[in-house]
Amino acid sequence: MSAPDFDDRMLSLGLARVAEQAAIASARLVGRGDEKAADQAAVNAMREQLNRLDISGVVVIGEGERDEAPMLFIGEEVGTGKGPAVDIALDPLEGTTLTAKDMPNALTVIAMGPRGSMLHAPDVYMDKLAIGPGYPEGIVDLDMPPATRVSALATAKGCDPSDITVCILERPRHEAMIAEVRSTGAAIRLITDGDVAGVMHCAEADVTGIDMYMGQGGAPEGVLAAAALKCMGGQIQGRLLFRDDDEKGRAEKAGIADLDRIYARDDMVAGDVIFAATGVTGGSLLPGIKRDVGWLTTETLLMRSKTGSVRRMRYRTPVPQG
Ligand SMILES: O=P(O)(O)OC[C@H]1O[C@](O)(COP(=O)(O)O)[C@@H](O)[C@@H]1O
Ligand SMILES: [Mn+2]
Repeated sequence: MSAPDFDDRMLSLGLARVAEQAAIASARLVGRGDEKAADQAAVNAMREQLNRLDISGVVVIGEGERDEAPMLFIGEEVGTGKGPAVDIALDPLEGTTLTAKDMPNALTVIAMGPRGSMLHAPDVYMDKLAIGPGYPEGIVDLDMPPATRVSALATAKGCDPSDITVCILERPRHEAMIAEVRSTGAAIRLITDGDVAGVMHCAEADVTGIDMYMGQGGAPEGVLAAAALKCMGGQIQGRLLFRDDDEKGRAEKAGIADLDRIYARDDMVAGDVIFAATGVTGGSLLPGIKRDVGWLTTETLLMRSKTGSVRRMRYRTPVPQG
């Protein structure tokens, strides 16, 4: 008997539970100053839940290479093995530092698609540029200087550059970019971590106030953000960045031939995917985990690119014992 097809509708609720349980597991570690413990709790929970799903899953975006990551490493097989062949991209806790410090926008994130649907990005940096839905394809481009990106978006939006807000990770490597964007009159929302949320913010500009995301962050987070925008609408471009030969070697091992290529959203996520993210700390897209005596409440964003459907699921459960 051949393996069943990727039934995104049926699998999506299972995926939401995976994101939900990872958040529940990290709940007691929010604001406790221990990033590693928070991350480990989310990893363990995500793996346990994934292994309950009737899928033949392979982790293509995960916690790192097998020798460095004990669990959910790239290439690890997950699921019962009884279902469709799927690729999984995950970041069990996107914003470990945000969680440890109880700062906004920490999420548990996971995406799933048929085998071969997602770019096998190595764990290197990626230069990213994203905007929300409703603009013609390619109106902004990674090859444009930052100021030109702002003016191009302002023209397309029919506003002044000073009406644009750009989200950027606050890092010394972005100082020149920040200065150039400021020179256009645009506002910048600086974030300390969490660029998956940063990119997703562009897709709900009316709620978040962010029109564009740019800058260098993790390549795995770039693919996850592309999966989110494939569901929400919006454009993202990414180019892998290599600091040394070891990183280039990792890309070659992952099957990447052209190291300078600019990937558009659908180059990173070629097939239809489902995407789930649960809020760990409160943010502009999702509320964080709420603790009540004996109870926890989470909210999960669950999306399918095939239909463009977006669900927000509230889950209330007794605090797990032990
Ligand atoms: O901190 P760096 O090295 O600039 O890396 C940026 C990356 O780290 C993060 O801020 C946090 O990621 P993790 O919490 O998963 O480690 C990402 O959102 C971002 O892509
Ligand atoms: Mn991350």
